[in-house]
Amino acid sequence: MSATLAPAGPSVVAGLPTPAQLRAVYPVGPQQQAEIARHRRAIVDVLDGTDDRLLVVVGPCSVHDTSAGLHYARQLADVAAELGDDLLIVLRTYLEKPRTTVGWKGLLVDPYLDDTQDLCAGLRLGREFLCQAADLGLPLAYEFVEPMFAPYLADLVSWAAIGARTVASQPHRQLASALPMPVGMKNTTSGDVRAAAEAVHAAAVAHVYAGLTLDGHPAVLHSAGNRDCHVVLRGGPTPNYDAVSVASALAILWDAGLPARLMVDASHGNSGKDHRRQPLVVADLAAQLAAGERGLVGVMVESFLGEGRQEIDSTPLRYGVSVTDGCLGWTATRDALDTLAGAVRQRRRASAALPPSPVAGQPAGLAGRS
Ligand SMILES: O=C[C@H](O)[C@H](O)COP(=O)(O)O
Ligand SMILES: C=C(OP(=O)(O)O)C(=O)O
Repeated sequence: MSATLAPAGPSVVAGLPTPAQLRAVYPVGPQQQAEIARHRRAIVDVLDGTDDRLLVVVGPCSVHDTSAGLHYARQLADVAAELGDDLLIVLRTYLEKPRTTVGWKGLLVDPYLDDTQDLCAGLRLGREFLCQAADLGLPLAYEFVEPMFAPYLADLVSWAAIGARTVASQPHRQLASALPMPVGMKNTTSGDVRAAAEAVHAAAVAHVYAGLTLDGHPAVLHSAGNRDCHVVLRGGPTPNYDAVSVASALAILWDAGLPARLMVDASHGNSGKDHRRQPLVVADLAAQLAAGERGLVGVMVESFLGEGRQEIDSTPLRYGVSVTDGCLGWTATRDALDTLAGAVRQRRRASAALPPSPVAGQPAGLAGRS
């Protein structure tokens, strides 16, 4: 078999603006900065159990059309206000997609959905979208896939994910250790929860690593360590949302001296990528919450204006329908959020009837967080 040698390196197609240059074009004002800081603190309070609401990260699998994304965000902001006593709702604004092999890598990489892969335009469009979405008052969730993109966007994000395909990657764990917001670490696509727990551990401590400054210079960076990380159960070849799987994941965390708290993703491996199964997962989680489970601090739901998914090259594209994984439509999303809010109220009533117990996730190894 003859070997094909790779060329010496990539050819440079175009320069990128520096993070500082892009931030100057789409700035975050002092009022918005203060609001994002408040969102991050509120999420930490739910993770720590000092706020007994449920964190719900909900929204499209990916944003491919910023108008539809903002349309969805406006509707969700109304529901978030309505259910705000029980749910802390965070909007998924995912602009990068990790691929199992190949496929559309998200708006940041291919903003025109035509394989022209104009990253400069993607970064501009993406940051402008996050600024507009943040203006609507909701906290924003984002999966950091390419660590180099993080400084372009991180100031707008209130909750971050490290995905199933990157959770064991040292650069992603280092990035998480430097991020100024809580980070959810997904179990791997093979269903390995320990790798996610290890990522929580790795991100909690300080690291020294190579990266780019806001001015775009290669530099030695020091992270402080991020103690606001947690595991996200997203299933694998088989689901892991049921009470037994949740208890076993909490035991892994407890044994590792990590806060015994986690989020469950109703989509991906937990729905077998069939969006119609998400309500079944949500119903099971609601039952666990109603029964008093306090280690379950968050739920993720993939949802958009229209139900299901479509191929990215469909003509015409249906408005508000995912071009990546299938999503719940709006009505089913509203039902899922009402179900979770009702379950939180039941959990509150159940815990009011009991003597005080330790809050979710008093960490042995990470006690006394900031
Ligand atoms: O969340 C979206 C997808 O599950 C993820 O990007 C992987 O997709 P793929 O397996 O179709 O590449
Ligand atoms: C890619 C995602 O999830 P996972 O990493 O669990 O596949 C996602 O949430 O969009």
